[in-house]
Amino acid sequence: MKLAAVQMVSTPDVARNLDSARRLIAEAAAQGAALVSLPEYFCLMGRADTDKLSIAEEPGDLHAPIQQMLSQAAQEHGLWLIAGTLPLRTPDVARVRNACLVFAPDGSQAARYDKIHLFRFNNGREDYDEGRVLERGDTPTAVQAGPLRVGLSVCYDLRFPELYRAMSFAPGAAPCDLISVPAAFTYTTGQAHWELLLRARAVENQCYVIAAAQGGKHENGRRTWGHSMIVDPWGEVLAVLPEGEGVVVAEIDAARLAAVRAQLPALTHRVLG
Ligand SMILES: O=C(O)CCC(=O)C(=O)O
Repeated sequence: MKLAAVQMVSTPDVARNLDSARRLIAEAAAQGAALVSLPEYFCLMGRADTDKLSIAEEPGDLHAPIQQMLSQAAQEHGLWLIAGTLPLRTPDVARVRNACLVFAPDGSQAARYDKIHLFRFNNGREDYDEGRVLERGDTPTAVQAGPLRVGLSVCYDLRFPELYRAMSFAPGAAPCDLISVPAAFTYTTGQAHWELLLRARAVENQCYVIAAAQGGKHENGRRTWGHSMIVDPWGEVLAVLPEGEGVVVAEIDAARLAAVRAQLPALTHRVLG
């Protein structure tokens, strides 16, 4: 099964971003991808944090412009679509959920995961605090996408290994075959930690990782790290795109996954959780 991670340099213009996403999904489909991931905030990298509030959609509204585009694209190309993130309304009008929706090849919504860990960073030059406009989610979520069990996470979640353990080892759960990490990592923190963390999550969970990122200079002055990548269960980077818009594609090999887990059965050696 082929996977594709879409890299974008999203703008404050939602319509323009939706056009780019549509085009890049089509490009991934043309390369044979059966599962495609968009990056975090694919639909908007606004000028102010509060821009997210004005474009937030009602959960489950397939006629709202962003969700409609996603559902149609999944259906048109007959693929699984991990839709990066989009802002969804909550009862608190001053905040939104940063939600990752998954669409099935028939265009239906198959899963929703709301980002649990909200990013905060201040090194004296850059200042981020997602808690200003986001309400955090509270439910680790995995979805069955065809033959793959896919664990859902978003950006800063990548720094919290217990989230991935919860997806795979909660009562009744099964180990994920693939972990998805749509992101908009900052240039500064991405340069230092992005690849290291993605490969660590792949190795410790013995699964594939797909990480679709924002990558470039945005109109709000923010610079994102990019380096969208697909990593295999041995921690090897199969495909990477350093910067700019585009698509990275790699094949998931079920035999490779089984071989890594059989040769080094670390997942069955857990003692503490
Ligand atoms: O964890 C990081 O370094 C970056 C996280 C981030 O940019 C985000 O969660 O939006």
